[in-house]
Amino acid sequence: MVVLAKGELEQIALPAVQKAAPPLADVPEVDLAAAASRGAEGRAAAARAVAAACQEHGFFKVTGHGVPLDLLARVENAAAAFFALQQRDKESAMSAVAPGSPFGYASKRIGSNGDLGWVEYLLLGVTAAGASTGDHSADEPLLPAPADEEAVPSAWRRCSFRDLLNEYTVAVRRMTCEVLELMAEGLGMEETDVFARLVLEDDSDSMLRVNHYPPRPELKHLQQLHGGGGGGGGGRVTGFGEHTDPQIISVLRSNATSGLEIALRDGTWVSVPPDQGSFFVNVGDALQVLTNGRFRSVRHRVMVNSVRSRVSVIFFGGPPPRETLAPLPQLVGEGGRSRYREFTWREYKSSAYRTKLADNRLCHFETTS
Ligand SMILES: C=C1C[C@]23C[C@@]1(O)CC[C@H]2[C@@]12CC[C@H](O)[C@@](C)(C(=O)O1)[C@H]2[C@@H]3C(=O)O
Ligand SMILES: O=C(O)CCC(=O)C(=O)O
Ligand SMILES: [Fe+2]
Repeated sequence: MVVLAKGELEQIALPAVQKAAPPLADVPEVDLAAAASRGAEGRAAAARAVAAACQEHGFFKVTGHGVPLDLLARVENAAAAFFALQQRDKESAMSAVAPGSPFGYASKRIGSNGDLGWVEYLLLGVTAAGASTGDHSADEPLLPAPADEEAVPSAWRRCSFRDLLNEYTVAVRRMTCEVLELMAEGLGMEETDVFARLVLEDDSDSMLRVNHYPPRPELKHLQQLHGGGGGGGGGRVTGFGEHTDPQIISVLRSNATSGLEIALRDGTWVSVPPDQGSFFVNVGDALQVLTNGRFRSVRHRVMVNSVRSRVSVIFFGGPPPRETLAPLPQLVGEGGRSRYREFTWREYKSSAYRTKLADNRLCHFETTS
C-alpha cells in the first residue's frame, strides 16, 4: 500500500470538469406499484417504457419500489455516522470486516489504477442470501469499539450498520429483479427471467457500495467568481470520475444532495435532480452485451457539491464468474450481426479491473464486421 504524508493527497490535482451540466428535463420514470396494480396492460406499458429508457439513456428512475422509506433513512443515517468516525477507526473497522482489494473502506483512491476522486467509500461483496459479506463471524459487531466513544454520533451507537446493509441489500436485490423482469418483457423475451436469474444465482458476483462525498465549501467562492450559481463557471471538483458500470445493472439511492450526472447519446452531460425517495437504475456493460447493444451502458460521474455532503448507496447486480456472456440470439436475429464475442464474466472482470475508470472496457470484446 502506498502511504502518503498528511496533506499530501489533498495536493494531488483531482480531475475537475469546468462546465456545469444542465438538469435532465424529463428523467424517464417507472412506477412499479402502479404497473403491478394496472393488470397486464399496465405491466406491458411499464415494460415498454423501461425498454425505451434503456435504449435512449441506459438510465431511469424507479418509484413505487416497495423498499420501506424508513429503511432508506436508517441506512443513510448509519452511513453518515460511519463516515463521521475517525479515519483510523474507519480503516481498521473495514479492514477487519471486508479484507482484501477491492473490498473494504477507502478514501480518494478509486480502484487500483491511479484514479482519484473527492470521495470516501465502503465496497462490500454480496452473498447468495443477498447479504453483504465480510461477516466471517456472525456474532461479531461490524465495527470494533472506536477509540473515543464520545466522538461517535449517537445514531451510530444505536444500530448495527452491517445488519442494516444486509436488510437493505435483500430488499433492493428483490426490487432489482422486478426491474430486470420488466426489461426482458420490454424486449419481447419469452423467458422473462433471463437477466434476473443471473443476479439470483448462488454465486452471483454482486456488490454494494456506499459513497460519501464531503462538501467543498471553497467551491462556492470559485463558482461566484466565475459567473455565479455554479452555472458555467469554474470550481467544480470530481467526486467520482466518468465511467460505465461493468455489471448487468446498478441501482442507486442517494440523499437529497445533487451531484450525479449522465452523458446523453450525443455526449452532452446532464445533471440528475436528486430524489431521496426513489432509486435510479443504470444499465451496465454486461447488459449492453446481452442485448447486443440495444440497451446502452450509461456513462456517468459525480460532481462534488459545495455545501452539502452526498451519501449514495449502490447495488451492483452481476452474473456468476463462470457465466458465459454473449448477445442473446433472439436479440441478434437471424442473419443479424453479433456485436460482441462470447466471454465469461470472470474474463471480463479481470480485464475491466486493469483499466482506468474512464476507459471503454467493452471495446476489447467487440467483433469486427
Ligand atoms: C478504476 C476502476 C474502479 C472500478 C474498477 C476499475 O478498474 C474500473 C471499473 C470501476 C468500477 C465502476 C463501478 C463500481 O463502482 C466498481 C466497484 C466496479 O465494479 O467497477 C468500480 C471499480 C472499483 O471501484 O474497484
Ligand atoms: O455515488 C454515486 O452517486 C455514483 C457512484 C458510482 O457511479 C459508482 O459507485 O459506480
Ligand atoms: Fe457507477
